[in-house]
Amino acid sequence: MDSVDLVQTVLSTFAAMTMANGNSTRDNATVAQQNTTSSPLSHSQALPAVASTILSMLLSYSALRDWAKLLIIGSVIETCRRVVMNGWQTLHESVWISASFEEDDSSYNWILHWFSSRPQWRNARTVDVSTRPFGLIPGIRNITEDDKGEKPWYLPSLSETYTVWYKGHYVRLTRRRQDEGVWGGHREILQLSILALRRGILNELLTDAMDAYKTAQEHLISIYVNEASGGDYWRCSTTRPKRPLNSIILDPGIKDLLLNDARDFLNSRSWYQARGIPFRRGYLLHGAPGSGKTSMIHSIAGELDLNVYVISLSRTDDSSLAKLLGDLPDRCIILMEDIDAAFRHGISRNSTPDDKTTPANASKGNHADQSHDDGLGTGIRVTLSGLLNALDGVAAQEGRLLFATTNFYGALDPALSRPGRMDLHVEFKLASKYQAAELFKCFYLPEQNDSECSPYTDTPSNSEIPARSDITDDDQKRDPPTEKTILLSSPMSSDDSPIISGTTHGTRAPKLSRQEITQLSSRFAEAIPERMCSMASLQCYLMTYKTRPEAAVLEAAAWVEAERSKKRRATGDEAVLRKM
Ligand SMILES: Nc1ncnc2c1ncn2[C@@H]1O[C@H](COP(=O)(O)OP(=O)(O)OP(=O)(O)O)[C@@H](O)[C@H]1O
Repeated sequence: MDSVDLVQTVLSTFAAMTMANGNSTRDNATVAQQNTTSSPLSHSQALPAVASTILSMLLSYSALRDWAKLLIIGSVIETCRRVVMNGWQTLHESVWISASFEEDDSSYNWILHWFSSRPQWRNARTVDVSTRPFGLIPGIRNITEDDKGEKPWYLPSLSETYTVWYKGHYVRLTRRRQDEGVWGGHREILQLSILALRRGILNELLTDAMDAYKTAQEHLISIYVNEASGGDYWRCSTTRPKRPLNSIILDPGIKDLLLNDARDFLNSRSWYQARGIPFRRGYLLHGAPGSGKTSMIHSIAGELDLNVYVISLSRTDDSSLAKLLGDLPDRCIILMEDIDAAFRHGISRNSTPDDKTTPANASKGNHADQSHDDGLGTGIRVTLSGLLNALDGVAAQEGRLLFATTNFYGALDPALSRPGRMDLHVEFKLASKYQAAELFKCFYLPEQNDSECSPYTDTPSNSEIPARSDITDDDQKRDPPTEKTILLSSPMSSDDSPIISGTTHGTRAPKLSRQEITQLSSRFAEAIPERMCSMASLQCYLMTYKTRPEAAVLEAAAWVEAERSKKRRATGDEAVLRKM
């Protein structure tokens, strides 16, 4: 059939259909009669006839016949493909158990840490190398046991799928990077697949991984920081050894007050719930720089087995802050350092007494500064109200301990420091004589379980503590700088840029008994005026005498004098600045 025939056939068929339709509008009886005689097609017969005509016409057109065949074959193939895919998917799901772990979640660390202990990983031939700190994950394998400088770490490569065995099951692990859409960031994901019929194997693996991680972390705390790139989330920036509480030296009672309060709070969830009080507690540690506020917080974290989440307000804004605080784990410490600086334009640690940054002046300017609570000029996008809402809004996590530190107590907005937000305010003062003596002992007494490396013995020495004039000679005899001498700055020299020879850790110190050290510590405390210098500066001073306790005592008075004149000079400079 050529195309002309085809057109004619279509036209005649169309005419027949039109006739059939037109007839239906006439009077039924007449039409029925007429139709019986004049048209071979009744209305009901016309349509199938037309359809079959069209169909036979189409099928007689060879190209269309081929298309129809292709269509049918394609549909069959696609249907088969889908059936096979669904079958494969079902089979896959019934034999593979899959789980993924996001970088900002603790479980990511558990799995990476667990994976690092697999023997198959040790022989992996494709790895990524990084010097970035991975918290506890450095267990992932370092190439050197040496503790010096930057360490390169091996990590599972982003382009590789690793296979390991776990309890007789084949396990695949892939570390991949997921783009965070229009914001341009990315986030790492660990994809774990276990070949197993029993679903419980995933629970077992997770429990093992978590336990192994926690055991490894027993003597460590993890420090998390908020990340702004690729969405706001917490990233484990480092892990560090727990700081023993006895290495923090405060006046009697302060450590116990803080630790007992925090411990009591953590054990009182039901008490809070029964009374409808939000299960949150805030601590404000204020006082002199270098008096041990941050160290105390880390130490409490270690004692209570809590991780520390450090909020950097410059890296977030109101809505992200609320999300970050909502994302916190159930039990943790949130740390906001120098909280006064966050909401005050131009505040700095080096401010002069004339600006609003000193305690006295800051309190005066407190309300005026509210206009700066948008952080203008400080790079901080969090507003004071945003912070307050995030701290105790509905989305805020329960069970957390908030620690805020400030050097300028008076500069804080009362709304921020009011009970309910900061329940316990503790002042950290400059060093007392008691603290000076204890710090001295802490420096020179032998460590409890470290008799081998300890430079001292507890066995009573026959030698009396040398008289003041004898100490220098004796000291020099006992304490020759046996290893390389390093240069440390010290206020002891007479010129303006003092330099003193210190000694390295490797140097052996003189053997003094506990009693001798105690006596030296009393003499040291006598030389240090009450509340004149910070514990940090005392620590810095003693560091230059780490193996020379007698010299530290002897030269303390001169050091104090040098510190005084430094302060006087600083005050003089400030006075000059004020006049300008
Ligand atoms: N009370 C203390 N006991 C033991 N060490 C202390 C004490 N105070 C300060 N130090 C030592 O001084 C250094 C600084 O301490 P830390 O950072 O805790 O002080 P801070 O009060 O938080 O200071 P800032 O207010 O400037 O942040 C640390 O190395 C710490 O070991």
